[in-house]
Amino acid sequence: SVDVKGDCAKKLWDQQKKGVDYNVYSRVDPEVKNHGELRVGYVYSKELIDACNDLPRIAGRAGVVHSLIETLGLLADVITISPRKGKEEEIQRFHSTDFIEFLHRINSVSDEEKVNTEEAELYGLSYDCPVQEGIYDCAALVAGATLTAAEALCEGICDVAINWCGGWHHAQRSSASGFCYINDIVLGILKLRETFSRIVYVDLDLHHGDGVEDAFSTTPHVLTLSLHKYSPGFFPGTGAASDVGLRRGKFYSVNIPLMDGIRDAQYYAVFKRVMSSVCTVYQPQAIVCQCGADGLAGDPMGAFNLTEVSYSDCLHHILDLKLPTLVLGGGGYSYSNTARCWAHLTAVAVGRKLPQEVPDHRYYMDYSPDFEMNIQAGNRPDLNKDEELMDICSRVAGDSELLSHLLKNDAVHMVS
Ligand SMILES: O=C(CCc1ccccc1NC(=O)c1cccc(C(F)(F)F)c1)NO
Ligand SMILES: [Zn+2]
Repeated sequence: SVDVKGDCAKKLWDQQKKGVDYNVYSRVDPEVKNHGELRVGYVYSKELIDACNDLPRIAGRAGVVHSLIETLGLLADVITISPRKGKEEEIQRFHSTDFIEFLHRINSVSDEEKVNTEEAELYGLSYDCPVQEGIYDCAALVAGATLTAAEALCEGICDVAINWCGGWHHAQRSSASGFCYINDIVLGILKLRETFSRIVYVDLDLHHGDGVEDAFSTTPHVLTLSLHKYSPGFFPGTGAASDVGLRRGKFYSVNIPLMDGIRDAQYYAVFKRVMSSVCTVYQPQAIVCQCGADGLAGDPMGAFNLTEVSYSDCLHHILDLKLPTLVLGGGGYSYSNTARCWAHLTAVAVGRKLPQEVPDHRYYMDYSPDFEMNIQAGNRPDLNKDEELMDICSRVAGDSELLSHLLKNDAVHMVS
């Protein structure tokens, strides 16, 4: 296929209009909103994909995602960056020594029986987070990939850095949770904090980004914003609208609890309203966005009714801020829908238009019966009420007023 770059897009497009058709999978349509030629770093290696392919519960997903992105020709528009492994002392910047030591120990155990159970329970290893051979090695690779992406942003190598193998937002300082073992997001944000003083973390996953919020709940230097399903008994159970952060971090944790069935238009309207007021007041210097795809229609989680459209609109909105942006994966249990969504988000970042049809490739059959690149919104009943959502938004906007009051009086904290 023709190696299409932004600059020759116009010529190619004109030729295509004249009927000269190149064998390109995706047409570069100048009308597609292009973020002025953002430099997009894409962190991956065969080793990273192979390691993530062995993760419990999402076995094989990393390969499906990367293969679709590669087949669509998107690697021609990114700067591919090979990840390093996270070093132990880096991982200790967040996680406790005893927890890391425990992960090391179970890393080499082959059969679970040898692991003493109450210790495993203490560290969150249970059904949700099975003891898995090589789990430390894999989690350290994933953390290293997110650190590599964050470093690329700090060094100005790229404007956007993507790691679809990252985004493990539940891991706590001394325990695994929601089968997240090492919190690569917290480590990535700590790396960005070496360069930036005010960072906004956005969590689009179906589940509340509790591990990241907890890590930064008492500091104003990281503002966490999470939109998630919030209902009795639904994991992790935190993230109520009243959860606004603690002490010096009060009002710097923002939570938007949602009900089942929410659809693209409403979801993006809420996101845009909250993100706009937060960013106007807080004036972030960098953005981290966790794009967990388990909110998509057709996900086995069976909760929200989103498609790639609302995820793309949210990322467009974030990229329009023209700030260094770290883009990460997360949940997503329909592999084909997760791959469709993250391929669209990669295309948004590089300003490419994607074809209607999934191109033929190794995992083509996973996309049956439609073999289309778009995700169909389901028709699950939407339990969200417009007035309730607008009420939450105005309350957050109200808190933003409070936040602006704090910022004025708290100049010491917000030294740029
Ligand atoms: O997606 C998550 C974690 C979901 C989780 C939390 C706690 C305990 C178990 C899980 N994972 C699942 O429920 C799960 C994992 C893989 C596949 C599925 C499926 F049933 F939806 F397919 C469900 N966080 O963003
Ligand atoms: Zn999730």
